[in-house]
Amino acid sequence: MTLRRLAPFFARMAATPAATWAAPLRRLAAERLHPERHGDLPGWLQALESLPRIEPGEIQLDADCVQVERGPGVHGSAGEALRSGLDALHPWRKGPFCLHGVRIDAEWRADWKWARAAAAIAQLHDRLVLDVGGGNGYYGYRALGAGAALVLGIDPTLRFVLQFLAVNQYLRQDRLAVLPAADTDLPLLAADGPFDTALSMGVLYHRRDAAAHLAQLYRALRPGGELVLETLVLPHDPKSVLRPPGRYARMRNVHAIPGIDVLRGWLDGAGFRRVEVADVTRTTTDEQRSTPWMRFESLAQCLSPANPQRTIEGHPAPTRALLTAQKRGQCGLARPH
Ligand SMILES: Nc1ncnc2c1ncn2[C@@H]1O[C@H](C[S@+](CC[C@H]([NH3+])C(=O)[O-])CC(=O)[O-])[C@@H](O)[C@H]1O
Repeated sequence: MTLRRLAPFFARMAATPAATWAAPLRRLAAERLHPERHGDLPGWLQALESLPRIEPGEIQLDADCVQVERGPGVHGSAGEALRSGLDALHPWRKGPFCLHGVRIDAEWRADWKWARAAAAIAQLHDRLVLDVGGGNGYYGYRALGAGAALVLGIDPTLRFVLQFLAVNQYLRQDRLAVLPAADTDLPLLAADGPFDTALSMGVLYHRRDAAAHLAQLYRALRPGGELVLETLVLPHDPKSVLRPPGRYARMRNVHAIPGIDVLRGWLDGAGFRRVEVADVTRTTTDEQRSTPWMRFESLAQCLSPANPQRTIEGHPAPTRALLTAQKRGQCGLARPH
């Protein structure tokens, strides 16, 4: 049932240079979306199936709130079913989405990150894009809105895959999927991969082996393809690396936060060239916060009450850098002016 929703995407993918990836990813999706795979999966699948069928409306993927609306709006029991079905997939980390009158105001203003990225990255028109750790697909929709030909999102967190399937019931894109896979599940390629652009945003610090993550991304790209890397950095200490001994901003799985020079060195070491730092932004409690769609604690509760420049553990508060880099070989991609 669930896999049927992904069939149009796999058909599209089969007609791209990433065709050979389709069969292994389809098998993986079938395995991982099996209801016995995860204790919460049957409930999430039920929430997905409970979503009301609503006639297609006008879709806007290039808006900050990725949206679909029907003229008169959706009211009454369908509106209620929509809201409660989506709420059953709480917490919503990335958004906003505006679906038939329901605004999913997610924990993160992902539109802000997208605006920073879009200003820096090469034109996406007709590009084949890989979004590693793509969450519920918010950036994938924005990439389609910017003209991408097809976006393969992967994320090992099943709840986010289910969120994608839910929003896509209304946004109806068959050139985007978020599949249940990690970076380490990508085919180990002997030769160059097919992707023009690879996004890795908010993932590198979660990886124990940063070099292996960058090597995977390098392999997935075609010669001359572009990496868009967004990760936590040390803002005032370009040549150091923080390896938090315990938690970082209450997160258990933050392995390394490099200074900018160190990060550049990692990218050089992976073979990338033309490494550029496009943006460095301190994460604010306006960008990442609790909302009715993410009712747990958020950034404000992870900062030191005495000094918000520090995390609750005393580390530098989260600052994120966005870098672009190019795989060697052939010409690059056109950049915005
Ligand atoms: N090995 C892995 N391979 C792929 N994904 C992974 C892995 N491990 C964790 N993830 C996934 O990486 C994402 C990290 S969030 C960034 C989301 C989006 N990109 C963003 O830029 O907002 C962090 C943040 O909130 O910034 C989660 O969806 C994990 O499931």
